[in-house]
Amino acid sequence: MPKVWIEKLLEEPELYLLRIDDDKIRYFEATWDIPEGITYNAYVMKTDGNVILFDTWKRSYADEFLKALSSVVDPKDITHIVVHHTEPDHSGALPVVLEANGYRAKIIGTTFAKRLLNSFYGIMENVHAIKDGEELKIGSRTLKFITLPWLHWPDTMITYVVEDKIILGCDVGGGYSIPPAIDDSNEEVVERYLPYVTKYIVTVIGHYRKHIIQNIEKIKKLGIIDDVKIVLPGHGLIWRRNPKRIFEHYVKVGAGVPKKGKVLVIYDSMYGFVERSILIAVDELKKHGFNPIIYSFTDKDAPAVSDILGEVPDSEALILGASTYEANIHPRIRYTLYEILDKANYEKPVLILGTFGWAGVAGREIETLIKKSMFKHVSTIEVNGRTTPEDEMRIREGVRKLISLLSEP
Ligand SMILES: Cc1cc2nc3c(=O)[nH]c(=O)nc-3n(C[C@H](O)[C@H](O)[C@H](O)COP(=O)(O)O)c2cc1C
Repeated sequence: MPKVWIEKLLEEPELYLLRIDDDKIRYFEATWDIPEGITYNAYVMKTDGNVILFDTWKRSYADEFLKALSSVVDPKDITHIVVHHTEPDHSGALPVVLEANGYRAKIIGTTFAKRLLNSFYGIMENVHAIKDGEELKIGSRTLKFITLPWLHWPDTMITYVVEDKIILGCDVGGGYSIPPAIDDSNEEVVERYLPYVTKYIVTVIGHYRKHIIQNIEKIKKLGIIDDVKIVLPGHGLIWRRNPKRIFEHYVKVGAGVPKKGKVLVIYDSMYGFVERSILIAVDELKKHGFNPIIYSFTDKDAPAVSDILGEVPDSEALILGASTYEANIHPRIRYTLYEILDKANYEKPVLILGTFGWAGVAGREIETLIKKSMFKHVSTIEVNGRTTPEDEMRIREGVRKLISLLSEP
């Protein structure tokens, strides 16, 4: 049974975290391998006789949610439900909560959320669609709602509790995995968690990457990031030791700030021919002090594409190796590349190493796709079967050309 956390975060206003650790999930959005799991976080705030619920959990945990919720408040007493984002990992338990509440609570969300609540659950009554920047005084607290479209859906908004400088972000500020703590007070926990935040950002929000920077800039201009004391996301750790850090991390991933010397090497190799070219490239990289991070698809290994995507933002450059397979790119690299171009399309140099038997296609096809993307094409080196000494020279030269575009490690 997934672990449930019910934690009192503040005395005034009375504020609770309701978190469930989903260690049963394997594929987030039925796509992204997350053996590390994920948490769903909801929050309850009591202020002068009003009770505000911020988001819920996934529908499969609706019973557990109602039980956790009932331990801090009688659901009938909930006066307001804020829906930051209607994706069902946060809104799935809403129908059950509304039933227990007797449909008394006012539901607050964006105009888009209002539309989706109707499509997903047939919820139409008592829904207030906020305007961007609208403030609502509930009890002694002022809730300011700020729309952040496409971070992650068009319906997305955050709440800023003006008096206490709290941001309730839902997907904004979230990450994968099940941290062994509720907040960022332990640096080791944070260090272990941040790569899962990167993986989450790329796989979940990467398609809308430009909106990450734009939207964070928007709330920065409102002065909210400079002032914030606590960030309460819908997944993962709460930020209250260093609340700005999670936004700095989001901006870093959005901008693709590289780690010096990191080169991401991805290849398939059915019988070892591509691998020979790759090993030469890796040797040349290491000779120049670079740090290759290698993911290979072979007859023994098939890494998770979600993990590969999480490695792209802080890489300085990429090397892609692929064999020609039925006059196309090998299927594993074809899919991986498709997802990289969709979710992690950054202005980084790419060297392509293709291998073929009778008519090379993989290298050429990858080159066409790379040239249409934001990545910078460096060279395509095609090898026919075994890697000859001449091929080796071309590969080493290609790597040196790639390196010449990067800063010294
Ligand atoms: C199932 C299969 C399909 C292939 N299709 C092509 C092809 O369409 N054109 C081609 O030139 N070579 C083709 N090849 C040959 C490989 O591209 C070539 O042997 C390459 O060097 C394999 O490298 P690898 O063993 O590292 O995967 C195919 C090989 C296999 C096993």
